[in-house]
Amino acid sequence: MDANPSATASRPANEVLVVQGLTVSFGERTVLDALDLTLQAGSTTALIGPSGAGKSTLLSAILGLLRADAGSITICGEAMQAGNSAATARIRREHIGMVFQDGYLIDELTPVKNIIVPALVAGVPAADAEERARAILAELGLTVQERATSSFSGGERQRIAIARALINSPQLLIADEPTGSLDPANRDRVMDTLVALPQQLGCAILLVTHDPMVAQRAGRIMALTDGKLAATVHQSGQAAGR
Ligand SMILES: Nc1ncnc2c1ncn2[C@@H]1O[C@H](COP(=O)(O)OP(=O)(O)OP(=O)(O)O)[C@@H](O)[C@H]1O
Repeated sequence: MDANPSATASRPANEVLVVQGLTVSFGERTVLDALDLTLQAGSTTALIGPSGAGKSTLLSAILGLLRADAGSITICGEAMQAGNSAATARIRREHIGMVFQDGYLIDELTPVKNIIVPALVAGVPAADAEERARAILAELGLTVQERATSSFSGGERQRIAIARALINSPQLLIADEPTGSLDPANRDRVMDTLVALPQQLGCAILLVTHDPMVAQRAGRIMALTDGKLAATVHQSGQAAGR
């Protein structure tokens, strides 16, 4: 017998997201056209493209919120099926963290109470979740007092939103215009925090942005046009790679 059991392993351990042949059409219009994308652990990828190119459509498909016409999405070795099934919800909960433009924090709660919400949903005891929330805030360099989240600055709030996205230790962090509502100083601070995470935590980041300054901070930039992704070239002249 020369069969090597390890050769049957289903995926390279460092592949967090594998999108293959993803096709999504709305009526006559094919928005995603046999699109491929692979994200490795420890990487940051910026997704750019003109308005209407299909960036949100791609994120929705990755999150299992939209049924594709063809293709497959695999997250940490698990097939993501669109729909409201318990399996889809579990994959999302266990593997994915989301950061949105406006944070979607609950103003009246303290940062720690905001951050622990996804952990409580996942069944983590409140005391354990709070301890972890404080540890993440410390890792992100944010000292927070026990006051309402509404009293924090935009940049601080966005870092609180990042902490909330990290509470369940996701392997895939999706950030949809995370700096869209921030001034340049806060934008840079939030990006400092985000781009450090793949090295600190081993996760992969997929970052959707219209801001070239933000995209430049990623290890690679993928442009979505005509339903396909293509690597663009960093200002330094280095190819961003696939
Ligand atoms: N449910 C839907 N039904 C019909 N058309 C849709 C639907 N969802 C999206 N579209 C269309 O698909 C195209 C891609 O939309 P999408 O929101 O993915 O673009 P985007 O790149 O995220 O744009 P933006 O940068 O403006 O957010 C657009 O033309 C949009 O109108």
